[in-house]
Amino acid sequence: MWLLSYILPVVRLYLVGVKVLIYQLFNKPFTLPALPRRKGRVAIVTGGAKGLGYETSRHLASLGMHVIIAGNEDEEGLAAVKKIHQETIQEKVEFMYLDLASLKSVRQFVRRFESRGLPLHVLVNNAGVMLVPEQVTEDGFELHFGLNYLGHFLLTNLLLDALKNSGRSGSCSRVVTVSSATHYGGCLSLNDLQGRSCYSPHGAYSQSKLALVLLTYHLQERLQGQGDAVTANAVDPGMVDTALYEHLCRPAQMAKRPVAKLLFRTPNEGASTAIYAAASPELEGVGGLYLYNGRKTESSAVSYDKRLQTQLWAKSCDLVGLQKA
Ligand SMILES: NC(=O)c1ccc[n+]([C@@H]2O[C@H](COP(=O)([O-])OP(=O)(O)OC[C@H]3O[C@@H](n4cnc5c(N)ncnc54)[C@H](O)[C@@H]3O)[C@@H](O)[C@H]2O)c1
Repeated sequence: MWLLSYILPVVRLYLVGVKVLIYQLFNKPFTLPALPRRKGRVAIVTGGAKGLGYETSRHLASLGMHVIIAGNEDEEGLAAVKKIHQETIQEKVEFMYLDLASLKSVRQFVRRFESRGLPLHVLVNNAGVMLVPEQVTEDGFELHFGLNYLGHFLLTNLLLDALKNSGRSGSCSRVVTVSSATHYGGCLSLNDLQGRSCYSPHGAYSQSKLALVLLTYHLQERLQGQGDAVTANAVDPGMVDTALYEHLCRPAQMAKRPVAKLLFRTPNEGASTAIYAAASPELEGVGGLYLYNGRKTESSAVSYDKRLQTQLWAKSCDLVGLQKA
């Protein structure tokens, strides 16, 4: 029984991976249309120092946005800022420390951001880890769940007022959350969000990415219900050659290298859907979508379960100590 609970998520994750690779073999990557200048707009990109986040930050900066790279590695963050400065000649790119595996750090980050008195037009929830060995966050949450999902849940909630105050009808603020095709193989058990009954890194990663889609849909419904000028969309970058795969086991690493060369997207290609969701005029006022390769796509059936969305939201509020209202 234990073996089955461990192996099933592995099989599901690899099957999803194969499906994505077949799609990528036969379909061209999404080409970003020319986007309008966005001078005066402010964006926060979590994990914006490398991989998809870096490409997203660079592109938003090239549109004239003030980009704040939020990450947990100072040196890498400052190097990314320097590189973007050189490439885009955009002065308004900066790094701010944020460790999503610490709720205290998330709260400190938001306080520091608020003390600046800046508006906030775009929040890209991009940072993430995949298939890390079993470990917990500072607050005792399973790492995939705590960092990929719960850290972003708290961050988004604490930044909502800034997003609402900066959005206008015809120029909504945007929350863009980076999920993954692995969410299709994800299961979410509200009674065992930490995977304590049987831990599987594959199951934990897929669950965290499913939780982000559930969060996006519920958030969009709440924002729409309150008439706020903020939209929320989830994006799926496809399979992209980044450091995210560093925790694959050795045989999988060896198999991945040649496959990645042939079939994976580049970080620039992979980031295009997130950039599109963050800045495209076509998506003005449009929320509640799962976007893949630049297009609206059906997410998994369970992600549309409104009861589950509401229950997860309530449970997440409890876990991070937020009021449920
Ligand atoms: N690469 C892919 O094939 C792929 C596929 C689907 C989804 N994604 C998602 O895309 C997002 C970006 O991943 P990537 O491929 O660029 O990987 P990456 O490893 O290159 O980047 C991950 C980023 O997250 C940051 N990060 C990690 N732990 C953090 C913490 N505790 N606090 C703050 N930031 C932290 C890292 O510093 C890094 O900047 C992730 O959410 C990932 O799940 C990637």
